[in-house]
Amino acid sequence: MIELQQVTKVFNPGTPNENVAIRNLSIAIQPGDFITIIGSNGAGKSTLFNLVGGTITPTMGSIFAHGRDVTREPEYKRSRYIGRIFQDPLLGTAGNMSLEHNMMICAYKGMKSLKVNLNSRRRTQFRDHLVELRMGLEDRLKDNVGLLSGGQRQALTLLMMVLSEPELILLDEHTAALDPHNAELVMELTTKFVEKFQLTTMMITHNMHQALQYGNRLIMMDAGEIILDVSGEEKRNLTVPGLIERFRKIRHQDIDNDELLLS
Ligand SMILES: Nc1ncnc2c1ncn2[C@@H]1O[C@H](COP(=O)(O)OP(=O)(O)OP(=O)(O)O)[C@@H](O)[C@H]1O
Repeated sequence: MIELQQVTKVFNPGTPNENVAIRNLSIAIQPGDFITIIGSNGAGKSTLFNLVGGTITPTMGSIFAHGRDVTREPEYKRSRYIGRIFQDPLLGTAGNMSLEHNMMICAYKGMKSLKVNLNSRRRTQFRDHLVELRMGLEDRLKDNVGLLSGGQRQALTLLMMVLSEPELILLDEHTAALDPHNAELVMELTTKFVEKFQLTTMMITHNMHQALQYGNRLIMMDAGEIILDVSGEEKRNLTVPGLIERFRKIRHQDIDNDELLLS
């Protein structure tokens, strides 16, 4: 379980550009949770991921992983148990390396050992895994990843992350840069892997329908705070107009974000 206790993040403290991006935020992420996260531009969603993933450290407050204080643990150590996918499909894989060499890197990570050889048994394993993507990539092991489409590349990133057996995956609008068809394919794969491997997941989206459709828990952020945290039955019964109304009641104002409202 990952837990944030009263975490605050202030950028440029003590300067005219001081910005409280996360404000006294507490959350316990339970094993098996699939949390969708929505909120207007600048609400603090990516900053929350940066704190959980160890990219930045809190100004105040603490972060725990299974009761261990990891507040100051650097990103490279946290990446052993936390996976992250970004909006940009180019970020998760090395474009100038072949599919099989990209997959070797994640094999090292998952096996936590340096004794991994690229032999025919391993190639067969890679092919078997790639078949699950249903994109024909199992026949392209020697192709450079830079030749793949954005959707294929994001699907490969997802597969590689899953194979490295993370305890928590952070999906930072990972379908937003794809065309609708590929976005749907990658979302299908995401839910398939989340269910198959019982992955604890946090997913940022600007699409309210997506936030309601997926996961067992929904968080709405605003001005660095979690203003709504619903799960189970309560989440299942929520609708987009219901979400907008909940925001209005909590903040006494309308949502001021076209992307959220039009999605
Ligand atoms: N490295 C940084 N230095 C200074 N300010 C930052 C930094 N990172 C984020 N911020 C500020 O923190 C606030 C929260 O930003 P964040 O990127 O977390 O929002 P977000 O909810 O992910 O927004 P979006 O939906 O637009 O991506 C914003 O005001 C942003 O300008």
